[in-house]
Amino acid sequence: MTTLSFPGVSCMLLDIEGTTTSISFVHDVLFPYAAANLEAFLRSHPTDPNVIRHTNLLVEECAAESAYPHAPLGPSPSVEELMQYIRFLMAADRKSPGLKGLQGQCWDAAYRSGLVKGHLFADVLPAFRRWSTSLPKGVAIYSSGSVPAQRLLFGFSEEGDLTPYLVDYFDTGVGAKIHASSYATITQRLDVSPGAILFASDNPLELLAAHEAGLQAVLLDRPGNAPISSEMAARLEALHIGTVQSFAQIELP
Ligand SMILES: CSCCC(=O)C(=O)COP(=O)(O)O
Repeated sequence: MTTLSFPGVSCMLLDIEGTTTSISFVHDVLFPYAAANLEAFLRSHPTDPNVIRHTNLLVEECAAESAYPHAPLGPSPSVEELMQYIRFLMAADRKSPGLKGLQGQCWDAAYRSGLVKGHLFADVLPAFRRWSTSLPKGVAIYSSGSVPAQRLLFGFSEEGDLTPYLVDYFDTGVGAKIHASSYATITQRLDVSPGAILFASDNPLELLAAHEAGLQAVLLDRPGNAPISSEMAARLEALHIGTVQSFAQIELP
C-alpha cells in the first residue's frame, strides 16, 4: 500500500460525499428520500421556524436564478411552487443552502426511525479513532450538506454514533466549497494555521480552492467517484496534491 506523508498537520478537514461516504448513498438513498418526502414534510411543518428560514433562502436564491424556466418564487410561495423550484435544484444537484437545509430537516425522521443509516467506507472509523487521539485539533467536516444533515449522517451511521470523534462541522454558511475564502474562514474558526490543516475531498475544484487558501490537500479516489480528466490530474500533480484510495494511506505526524 502506497502511503502519502503530510508533515505539520494538526487537523483533518473532511468532505463527505465521495470521501467518507459513497456517492451512491447520497444519490440513491438520501436524495430520493428527500424527493419523495419533502412535499409532505413542507405541508406538515408550515410554521416551523427553520422551514420558514430555508424557504426564505429559496425565495432569495430563485430571484437571482437565471436558468429557472418558470416565474421566480413570490414572497410567500405555495408548496406546489416551492416543490417546482426544489425539483429544478435537485435535478441539477445544486448545492443550494435553502435546499440543503430542507433536505437535512426532512432526513431527520429517516435517520431517527432507523430507516436510513449513514454509509461510511470501512477505513473511516479506524481513521477517526487514530486522528482524534493523535491530532491536537482533531477531525472536522466541511460538506455542502447542512450541518444538521452532517450530524445525522455521522450520528446515525452504519458504525453507530461517530459524533464524539468530530470537533466541528462546516457547511456552505462559510461559503461555497470551490472558493478559497471559505477555507480561510474555516481556518480562523478552527484557530489553526492553514498549513496545519489537511483537507480531503473527491472534488479537485475544492482541493484547488483549499490549496489557494494555504491548506494541504489530498484527493480521495473512492469506488464510484467521477474520473478526473488528464488536464486536472496534471494541475493537481503540479501543485503536489496527491491521490489516495483510503484514509489508511494518509500518514500524519
Ligand atoms: C451531509 S449528507 C448530504 C450530502 C449532500 O447533501 C451533498 O450535497 C454532498 O455534498 P459534499 O460537499 O459532501 O460533496
